Amino acid sequence: MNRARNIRHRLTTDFQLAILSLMGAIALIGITPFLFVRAANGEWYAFVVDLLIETVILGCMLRAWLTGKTHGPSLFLAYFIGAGAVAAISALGVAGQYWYFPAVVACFFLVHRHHALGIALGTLLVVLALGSLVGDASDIASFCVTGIVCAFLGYVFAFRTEVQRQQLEVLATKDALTATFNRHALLDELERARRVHARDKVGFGILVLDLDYFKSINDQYGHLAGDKVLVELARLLEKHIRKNDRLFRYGGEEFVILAHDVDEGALIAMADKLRVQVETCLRSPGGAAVTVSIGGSLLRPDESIDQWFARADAALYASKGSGRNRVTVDSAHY
Ligand SMILES: Nc1nc2c(ncn2[C@@H]2O[C@H](COP(=O)(O)OP(=O)(O)OP(=O)(O)O)[C@@H](O)[C@H]2O)c(=O)[nH]1
Repeated sequence: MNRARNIRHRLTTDFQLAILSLMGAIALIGITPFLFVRAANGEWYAFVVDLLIETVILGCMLRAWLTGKTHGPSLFLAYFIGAGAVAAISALGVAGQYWYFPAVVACFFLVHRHHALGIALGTLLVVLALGSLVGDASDIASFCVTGIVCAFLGYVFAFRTEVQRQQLEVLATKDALTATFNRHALLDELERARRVHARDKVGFGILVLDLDYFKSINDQYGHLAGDKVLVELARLLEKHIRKNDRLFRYGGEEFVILAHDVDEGALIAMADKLRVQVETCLRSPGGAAVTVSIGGSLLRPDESIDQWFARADAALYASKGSGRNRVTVDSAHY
């Protein structure tokens, strides 16, 4: 049951693995019947070519599943498919020429568009140079033109898909108001920090920051003025954190900073510097100082990210409870 769920999870979260698996399924279903036909007809050269193609595709798929790495198998398979198209055209003539088009499409699914275009045009040049294309001059010219159009359309489609993927990634990880990373991105980064901490013993800390009496700014000056204060807070925090640290908007008027390579003293110093910056620089629309309460915690080796975050959250509430405009880092009060 768990294994089935794990397979489904890997297929839905790893696009490249899903493509390699699809190729494997197509090879199994699409090529196996031909093996029997070739064997029955005694077409041993075509039999060996088909068997080789099927074995390599299934091998690449298996390697990706077993190692969890898809880049190498995908690249290898794309070049192999290019070479396979050359072999099919040389061996089968017109029937082989039809395979050029799905081969081009498969390459754009498997590898970066530059690589795929190179393989598509390279394959075409090789079969032209070998004189493998069948037909009169007009047939060969038609094949070349349709092949180039197919490769060009594949390139444009891959480019559009890449741009859309990047836009979706921004939408999925950035907060629309402040353009800082959002809560979804935070969970990923905390998990990554925990892995790096376990492997390299690097110290990680989180600071949870919550504006004080922010509701009164909204009530007095309106929601849009409140939004402006949030954006100014985000810019101020971004300006004063180190390059390797990350700022996230957790929700509402609550922000989180993930600090990289810190101990307790450094985390406290960082939090208090930010507290002072906010108190000194951030103003409500009426000109009054806006302050922030901060809670922090350092990642412990044996805890989950929920436990780590809960300790910082409890520290934040201790800061709020002790009068606001305060820093509390887990057990250490400042
Ligand atoms: N302008 C604006 N306000 C927001 C946004 N998200 C949450 N809020 C407001 O933030 C306020 C949070 O109020 P409270 O939780 O009472 O916190 P507070 O007034 O800062 O009080 P303390 O945290 O206890 O100091 C509420 O008025 C929310 O409506 C947002 O995106 N924009």
